[in-house]
Amino acid sequence: MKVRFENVSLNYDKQKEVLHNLNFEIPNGKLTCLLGPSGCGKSTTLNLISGLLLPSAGKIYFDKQDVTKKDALDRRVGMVFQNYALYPHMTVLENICFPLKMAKVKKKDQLKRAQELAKLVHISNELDKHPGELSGGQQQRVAIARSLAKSPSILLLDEPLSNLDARLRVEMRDEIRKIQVATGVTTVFVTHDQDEAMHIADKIMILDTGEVQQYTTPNKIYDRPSNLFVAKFIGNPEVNVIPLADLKSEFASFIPNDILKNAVSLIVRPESIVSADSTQKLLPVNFQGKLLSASRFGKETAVRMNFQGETILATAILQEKLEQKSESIHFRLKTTGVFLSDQAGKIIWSADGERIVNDD
Ligand SMILES: Nc1ncnc2c1ncn2[C@@H]1O[C@H](COP(=O)(O)OP(=O)(O)OP(=O)(O)O)[C@@H](O)[C@H]1O
Repeated sequence: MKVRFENVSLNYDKQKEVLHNLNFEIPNGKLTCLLGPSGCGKSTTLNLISGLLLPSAGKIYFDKQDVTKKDALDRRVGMVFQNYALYPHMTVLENICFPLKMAKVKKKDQLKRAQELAKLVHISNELDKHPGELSGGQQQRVAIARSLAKSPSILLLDEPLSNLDARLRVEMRDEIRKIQVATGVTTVFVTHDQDEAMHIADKIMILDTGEVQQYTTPNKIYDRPSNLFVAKFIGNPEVNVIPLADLKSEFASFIPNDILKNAVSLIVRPESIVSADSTQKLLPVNFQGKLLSASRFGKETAVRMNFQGETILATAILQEKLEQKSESIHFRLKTTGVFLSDQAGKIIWSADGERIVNDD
């Protein structure tokens, strides 16, 4: 089932609008992540899809059907929340069967469907237990099975992994992806964790202050962020942002003048700064910085240097260059992960030569 928002806005109390004129389409059968900082409007958007909230303006479509005024029950969505929301006095089997029981499905068919789903989410051995006897990850599996019981048109997950420890998060993240692929159910997954979104999503919608900042595949978001907010939000460690004013002449030989005259900041991913004699594909400019510190973390060395009065971070400068104990570091930039932004923060040039896109 495709979901389409057409000029959708929402204000909770008729004063403060928290979502502003959203227009987007969520593709059928794919997993889409809504990603952004706390308070950006992720859960509000999800609740508009579910029908728990109705928009203040605009229309919402499921395929061609206008569902704007339909309530949550009519929309046939499955929901999974951060806190699992299982019924503690019911067994796992009873929890999974509950939506089917409410829909007056025959007992025999309820059991058959619950067993199928328990197998899908790997919880078949726990059917007689109560939620309190299960780990967080197991409880979330039960919640997913229950949400799938009535074959929902869309599955909505609101920060489903937030209560799990780091290891289990990764395991359950991969599990959710497998379940989504196996069922083919259109899924919308809310998270504030960029790593989670990058690993699990077919498409990521980045929201900030109630507006879509970029909406495309994880790789495009990383390789070609559309603005400074997205460039800073995605990627760890964060991009370096360097004022361009004193560097323009160095870039003049290979960047068109009409772009350069509007460019204000040079944005560089830490892994795109390499030693000057690197044999990788590089931009035709040489730079020099003053070494501030270098710390090794396993396979990576974090080099901090002063460049143009800014402290910048580089993670791909070879360790042996640093052992020369020289204060100055000669470096160059790769042709990936380097961008220019204008006064408004819009990215207007990408070193990989590809056009900056806002959508597929
Ligand atoms: N019931 C409500 N009444 C009034 N304002 C609300 C209500 N729920 C959310 N808001 C406001 O709407 C904005 C968006 O909230 P929302 O919960 O959608 O953000 P979020 O991105 O999901 O955040 P988080 O990651 O912290 O859950 C915030 O400014 C929030 O304070």
